[in-house]
Amino acid sequence: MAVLCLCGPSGCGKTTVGRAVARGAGCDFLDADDLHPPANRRKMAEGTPLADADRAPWLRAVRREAAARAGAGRRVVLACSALKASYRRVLSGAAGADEEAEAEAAAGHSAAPAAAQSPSGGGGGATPVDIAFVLLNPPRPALEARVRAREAAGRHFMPAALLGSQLAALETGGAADWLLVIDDDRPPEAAAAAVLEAWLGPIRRGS
Ligand SMILES: Nc1ncnc2c1ncn2[C@@H]1O[C@H](COP(=O)(O)OP(=O)(O)O)[C@@H](O)[C@H]1O
Ligand SMILES: O=C(O)[C@H](O)[C@@H](O)[C@H](O)[C@H](O)COP(=O)(O)O
Repeated sequence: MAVLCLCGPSGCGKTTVGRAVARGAGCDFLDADDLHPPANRRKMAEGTPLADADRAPWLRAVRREAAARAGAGRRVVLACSALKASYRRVLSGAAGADEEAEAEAAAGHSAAPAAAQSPSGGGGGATPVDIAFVLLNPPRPALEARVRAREAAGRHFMPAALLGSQLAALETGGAADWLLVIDDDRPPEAAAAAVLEAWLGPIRRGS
């Protein structure tokens, strides 16, 4: 898979583990948080969870960026919450154009201008992406401690109070949905090693 997406709720370690995996793989790291439009960031900072309609154009932009890099022959580690199965379908390009256009319309955007603004192109239809998903889903007390510490240190725009809504939105699906699920509280280096092995171990061993 060209793109490995680390998914999960706020504080699960997408950025920390993702950076370490990208270092180990010697590849790009893309943080979907960097592609949130200012309105989404404002909304979260004010303590309001994003709705599907807020996330739709953002997910499309994330997919276009990942697809552009993969299309240029680069491997990418992507950190993106992608809490619902439908969001993961958008990222993989499996969501139909109709489903996307509907979500765009609900968000008050049209698919065409959103695509035209993108340096990576892409239209109302989806560019398929060669992508695998990993779920980081540590126990809630660990998540709470991490997001509270991050908030207290003023290091992030996402308030700890939104964790409940993140967990409510999370669709963990079944084993077939994931290359790997890590649902314990192991240290980031151990998580990164397991992810790297699941992603590139077989390729590196030629198996
Ligand atoms: N596996 C882990 N064990 C302990 N702390 C972690 C772990 N992963 C991340 N952290 C810490 O938790 C906080 C949130 O991690 P971060 O990577 O920003 O999560 P996310 O990107 O999923 O919101 C950071 O302060 C980070 O240092
Ligand atoms: O879909 C969403 O609600 C957001 O993408 C959210 O899941 C994400 O967590 C925030 O952007 C905060 O960033 P962190 O995930 O880094 O806490």
